[in-house]
Amino acid sequence: MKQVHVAVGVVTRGSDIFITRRPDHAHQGGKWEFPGGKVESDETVTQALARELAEEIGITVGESQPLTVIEHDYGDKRVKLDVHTVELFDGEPYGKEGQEAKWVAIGALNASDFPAANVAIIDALK
Ligand SMILES: Nc1nc2c([nH]c(=O)n2[C@H]2C[C@H](O)[C@@H](COP(=O)(O)OP(=O)(O)OP(=O)(O)O)O2)c(=O)[nH]1
Ligand SMILES: [Mg+2]
Repeated sequence: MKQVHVAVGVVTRGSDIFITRRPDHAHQGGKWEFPGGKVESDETVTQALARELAEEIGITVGESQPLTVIEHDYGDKRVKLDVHTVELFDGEPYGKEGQEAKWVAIGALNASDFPAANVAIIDALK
């Protein structure tokens, strides 16, 4: 099975992180996620991250730092999550695609609300 390369943004403000909920019909639907999406063939991860965060939560990324890379096999899909922390951005994030969205304290992140691959991301944040 082909691996899908995904740019994922951990958008932070102080000790809070901005998370969104995946649409019910999507892969891993109904779970909370860090906004992001597929890296297109003509893009770098940094470009994909900026594009996805503009599309999904309406912010302009200023700076991002690599946090971790996670490869995970869901059985129906293999993903490589290229996770970046975003501390500098313009605009106030919101669920631009109509998805549920909220700020949550890092300490209150609950891995069981997220897709299985996110356990390692949440561990890296705590
Ligand atoms: N964005 C995001 N994707 C995640 C996380 N954890 C996780 O396993 N994934 C998986 C779910 C999906 O299979 C894949 C991301 O694909 P996506 O559906 O966000 O891709 P996309 O935004 O380009 O959406 P689309 O064009 O396919 O509609 O990565 C996460 O925290 N954030
Ligand atoms: Mg997405």
